Amino acid sequence: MASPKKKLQGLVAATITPMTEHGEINFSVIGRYVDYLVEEQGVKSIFVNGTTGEGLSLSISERRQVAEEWVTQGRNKLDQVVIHVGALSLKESQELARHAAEIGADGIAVIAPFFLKPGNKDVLINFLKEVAAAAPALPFYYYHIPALTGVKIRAEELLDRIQEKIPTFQGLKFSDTDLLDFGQCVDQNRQRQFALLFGVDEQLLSALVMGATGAVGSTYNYLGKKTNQMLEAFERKDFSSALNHQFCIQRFINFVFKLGFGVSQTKAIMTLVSGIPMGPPRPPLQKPSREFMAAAEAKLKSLDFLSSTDLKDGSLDSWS
Ligand SMILES: CC(=O)N[C@@H]([C@@H](O)[C@H](O)[C@H](O)CO)[C@@H](O)CC(=O)C(=O)O
Repeated sequence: MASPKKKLQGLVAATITPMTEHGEINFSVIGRYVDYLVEEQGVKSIFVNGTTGEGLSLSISERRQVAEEWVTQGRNKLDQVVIHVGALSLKESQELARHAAEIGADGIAVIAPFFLKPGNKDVLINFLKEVAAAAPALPFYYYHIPALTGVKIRAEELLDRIQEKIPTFQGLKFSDTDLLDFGQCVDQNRQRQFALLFGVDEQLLSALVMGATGAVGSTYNYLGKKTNQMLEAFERKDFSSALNHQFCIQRFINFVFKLGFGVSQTKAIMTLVSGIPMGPPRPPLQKPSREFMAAAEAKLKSLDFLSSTDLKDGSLDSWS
């Protein structure tokens, strides 16, 4: 049984996997990245090797090394390091789960297998249960992201008496816009024993109203400070300020959505804002264009998410 330790809450950055220009993992910047998250963005928990971390584009050996580096660099600095260990192969997923336990991660998360898919909730739960059993001392989170996995089983169905089947089950990362489904997860969780983490950054305020206990997302890498201001306003019931913060975040996300936004763009924006080189994405993803970068940079500046003095080696001048 997982120790009933600290609950995963607040903002959790879905970390990027930094790469060199040759597409190898750039472990050398992870220590600096941890400091940046904690000191500049006020974000103290991370979700490693997920969508933003290109976890499913990495080899198993790379995933193990990345997980290890984050745990090592985050020691005594981060509150929680959760490792995504989902894979198409149950055996690989179990191997990664065991490894996460060995290196001292704080939790594991798993997405639904997305090629040969589970046909119903019981089949999905059985798969998750087998992975969770490989790390019986680690809190387990289900990573619900139906738009990417194509597995449309509703999260609220899955939650129903799940701890009877997966004793280490500790919560959900809900990356979907279906607030009816999310609301029903909260409604079923009246004892508040689970962490219900929302994963659509541009809609977080609505999910907070609905009862989200925290959030996992890509934009907390570089908009963590702003989003924390929204959380603080929400906590003190200053809904008007909270809404202003959310609208400001939406203005940026809506702007980049129109230009085409995904993991590649996240890597580039983070490079720009933090000054830490995140490198290119792994194929088939492609580096965003110079035009995208110029437009994103101007927007970040106009919304006060970036000042000219912030631009270090992330500057557009070094963009090729
Ligand atoms: C589809 C996707 O990548 N969603 C992001 C969001 O943070 C997303 O980038 C943001 O809401 C902007 O749309 C996260 O839910 C993904 C995530 O947390 C992860 O990388 O594991």
